[in-house]
Amino acid sequence: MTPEGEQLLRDGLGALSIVPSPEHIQQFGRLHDLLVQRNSQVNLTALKTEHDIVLKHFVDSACCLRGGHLEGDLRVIDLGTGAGFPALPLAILNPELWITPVDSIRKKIDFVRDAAEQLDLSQVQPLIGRAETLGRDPVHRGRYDRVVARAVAALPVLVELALPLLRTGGLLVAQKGAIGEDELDAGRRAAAEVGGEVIAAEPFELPLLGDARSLIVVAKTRPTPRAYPRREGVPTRQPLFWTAK
Ligand SMILES: C[S@@+](CC[C@H](N)C(=O)[O-])C[C@H]1O[C@@H](n2cnc3c(N)ncnc32)[C@H](O)[C@@H]1O
Repeated sequence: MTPEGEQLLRDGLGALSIVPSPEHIQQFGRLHDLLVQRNSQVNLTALKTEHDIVLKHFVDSACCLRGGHLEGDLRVIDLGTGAGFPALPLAILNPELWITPVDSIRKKIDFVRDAAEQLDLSQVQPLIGRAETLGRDPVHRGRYDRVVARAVAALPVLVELALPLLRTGGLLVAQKGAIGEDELDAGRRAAAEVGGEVIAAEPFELPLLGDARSLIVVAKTRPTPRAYPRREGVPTRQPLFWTAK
């Protein structure tokens, strides 16, 4: 990463009141270089410039820290992590988090695993799999303090995939673009169905770029009924209380 990229990262994180240490900057620089190198061999992400990677992957992922829901020694699963977002930036910025980045696409998880190894992020344990399968597996069901997800699915879909994985009292922290009232309403109804409650829906702007974002927080208030999650692909094809658009 260039000195200009490092400054952009400092400015973007600074707007979130995060002051990165020299080690943080070094780790993000390494992650940038690894991502660019692997992305030239296999298609991992559409964002290719340093500017976009810094602001739309690194700073955007750090926005999940808004509201203080990811502080402390927590067991976190990142559903649909893609090339490791938000999992890898969160692991760099908060080494206390135990993070399981999950994606169904092998080449993406291969990259996340390699990057975590090269950055010495031993608290990151990537997994190839589908959220629907993990949500029915006793090793994962009800085991996590937090689910994070960025740009993965409509809120009612995400709620069905995420809440089975949380312990009662755990939180889904979902970062999305602007969210409409109809999607939010379907998310609220889906949450009530699978054992939770939407407790926050905060619109905000991506630092330095001003793109519309929202952070949705859903609390798990009771055990998820055994019927959820439905089998692979069904939550996306037939979202609860929502007509797929
Ligand atoms: C648009 S990408 C976002 C990736 C990453 N979170 C980011 O913000 O850059 C969505 C990712 O979710 C994964 N995904 C979608 N549904 C999934 C499911 N049910 N189980 C596991 N992964 C899923 C896809 O394979 C894809 O990599």
